[in-house]
Amino acid sequence: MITLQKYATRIDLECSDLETIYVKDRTLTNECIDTIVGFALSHQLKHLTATNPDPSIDLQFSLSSESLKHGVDMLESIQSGPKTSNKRKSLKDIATENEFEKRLLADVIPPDEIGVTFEDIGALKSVKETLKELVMLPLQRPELFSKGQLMKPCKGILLFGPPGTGKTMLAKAVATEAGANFINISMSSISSKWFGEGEKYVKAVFSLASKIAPSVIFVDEVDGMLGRRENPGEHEAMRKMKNEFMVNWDGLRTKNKERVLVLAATNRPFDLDEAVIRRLPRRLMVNLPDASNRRKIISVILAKEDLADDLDLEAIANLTVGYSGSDLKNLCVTAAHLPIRELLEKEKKERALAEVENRPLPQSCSSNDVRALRISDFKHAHEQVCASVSSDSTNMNELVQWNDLYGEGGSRKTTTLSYFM
Ligand SMILES: Nc1ncnc2c1ncn2[C@@H]1O[C@H](COP(=O)(O)OP(=O)(O)OP(=O)(O)O)[C@@H](O)[C@H]1O
Repeated sequence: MITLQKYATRIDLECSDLETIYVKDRTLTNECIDTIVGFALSHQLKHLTATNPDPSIDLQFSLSSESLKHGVDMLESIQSGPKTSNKRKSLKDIATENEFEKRLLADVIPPDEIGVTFEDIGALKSVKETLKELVMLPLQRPELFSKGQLMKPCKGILLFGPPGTGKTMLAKAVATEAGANFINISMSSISSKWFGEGEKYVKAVFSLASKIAPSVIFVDEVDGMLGRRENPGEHEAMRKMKNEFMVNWDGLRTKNKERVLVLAATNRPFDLDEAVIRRLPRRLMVNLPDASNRRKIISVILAKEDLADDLDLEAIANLTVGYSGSDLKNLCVTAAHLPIRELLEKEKKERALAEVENRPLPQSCSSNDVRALRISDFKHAHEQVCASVSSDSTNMNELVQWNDLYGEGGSRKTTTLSYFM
């Protein structure tokens, strides 16, 4: 409860109120308290402005128990998610006559099978926080956004940045944590599995997503699918597919209750059609990590590995300037091979010696015999795995410029409000 004191300097908050309201045996992290107080404040402000036509007159108020209770309810509804709100249908229960939906259904990943949570993603703190704030509540409590025309949940978020920085992981974590089904679509899957049927496929993606809501439609390499319309030589079928996508996407905005979110990712946001950019009002840059963030990512990647006591993660972080999360993963995998290779070589030598000396062959080693990872393994791996993106490449410069224009805080950003578009 002591952490609540930080608010006491800014607002007159009765800490004891919260203690009596909140279920005591639950852990109250700083994040939970922020959520409670945030919702309580907006609840109270709404009440205050309703009763006081000029809110600038008196903004000195203490948070009422009622507002705090509202904050706690909101936190609990976010934490309990769809279990207490609308129950998610099991994918097996989805009845569909549509041949395309049936084919698609096989590729849908239910939230409990996605296997990625925000905890699995190192660093990217602010992107994770923004995503939580933007996505969780609208997907889980759409009824709160159904009143009036202004409060519509955000229906499109763009994750952009260099390759291998965790965009796909973030999209999966969003779906997992919001208890949403995950539908992954990309131009490559359309070309290989749905060739010539793009338009019908897109239509089925949206109709199925609505049936199995809450759902996240993840459009990987969105520039390939929804790139600039004026592309010379663009195939007629491609143009029709894009139009179908836009029409169905717009349909989501009018049917807010269906809890469908389009999450798009690209390394080339500057190739996107303006109409697509407009439909993605929140655009989050997922950049290459700096040294301290590389350390965080390495620590997540190595969380379940056997490490030497003196292994210095900071030293690895300093060794890997310009590495993406994916490069760091490759480095760690390569490093983890070295103790196994070492063991196999030792085994081979012992067997050869036993044969020469006409002794019975020694038993094969087990995983228990594999030694812990040392800094030398990472130094060796570093010689084999290098950064896949150059931080001063043209693409990187273009990404930074695009972020300045269209990203969060950019001069051509279409909205500043968090949940809404
Ligand atoms: N922040 C991170 N924390 C932990 N692992 C990461 C992180 N970023 C990337 N990785 C590792 O890199 C792999 C590739 O990441 P991911 O596919 O999410 O990147 P991406 O940005 O979508 O790449 P691309 O633009 O090439 O599609 C992940 O499976 C994971 O192993």
